Amino acid sequence: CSSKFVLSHVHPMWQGPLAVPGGDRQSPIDIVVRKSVFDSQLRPLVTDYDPETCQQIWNNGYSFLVEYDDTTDKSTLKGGPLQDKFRLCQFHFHWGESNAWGSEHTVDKRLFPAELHLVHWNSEKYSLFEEAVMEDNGLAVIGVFLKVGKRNEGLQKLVDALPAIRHKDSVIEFTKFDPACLLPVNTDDYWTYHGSLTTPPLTESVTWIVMKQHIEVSHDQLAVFRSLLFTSAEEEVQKSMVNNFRVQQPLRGRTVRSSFT
Ligand SMILES: NS(=O)(=O)c1ccco1
Ligand SMILES: [Zn+2]
Repeated sequence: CSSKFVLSHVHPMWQGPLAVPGGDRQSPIDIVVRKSVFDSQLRPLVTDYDPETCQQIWNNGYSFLVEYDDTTDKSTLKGGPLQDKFRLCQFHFHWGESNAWGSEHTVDKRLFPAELHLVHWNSEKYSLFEEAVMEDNGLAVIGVFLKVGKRNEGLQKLVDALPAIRHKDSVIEFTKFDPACLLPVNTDDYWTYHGSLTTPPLTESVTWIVMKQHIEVSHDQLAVFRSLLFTSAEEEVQKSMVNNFRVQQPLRGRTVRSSFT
């Protein structure tokens, strides 16, 4: 997928109150559990990912992205809060320099060491990711919290590829990876709200689906994430890729719905 254009500039200086369209549905947010509203209309998520559509993994100078061929409806997401079918474009993570923080969303202010984002776009209404990214029902992003614990066998293939993309703009072929292996056992319990991308262009086009159940990864696997660099091979000073998360944004009266009581 062409998520390249998305991260125009890398420096996290954009974290500030960048002038974004409207600016009243920005992400990430703190999910206040007791203020979320149970909605019985929310259905189970239906993911149908084809590992054959996995194409490459690259360091975009802010995170690492695993990109999928999204020219056909082969890896899709539907159900949940969604009315349409969405195509998987890429997945990536956000993490901290320590296990004490790193996630973008929080639950009752609780931080997790990292957060996985699976980025999909509405292929029923739009023909390209670039188009969908500008529309208010254009994108659906699944957020999964990571906790430090058991080694995650599904993640290891990805971890083993990271040293080859240590520097910004490095890319290698990466195939036959099924992102379903990174989803928690229970995908029926989630929170959902209308928000934005958490990196430029920060457009307010995202239906967020944040899983209640986390996945576990080992301390050593997370340490490999931190061995990546923000900087390209040419740059003199190398900066380790850590704390690549956006600060929490005002809720602005939005309601977070839950699929569970
Ligand atoms: N972090 S995220 O999933 O909101 C995203 C995807 C593309 C740009 O920002
Ligand atoms: Zn993200």
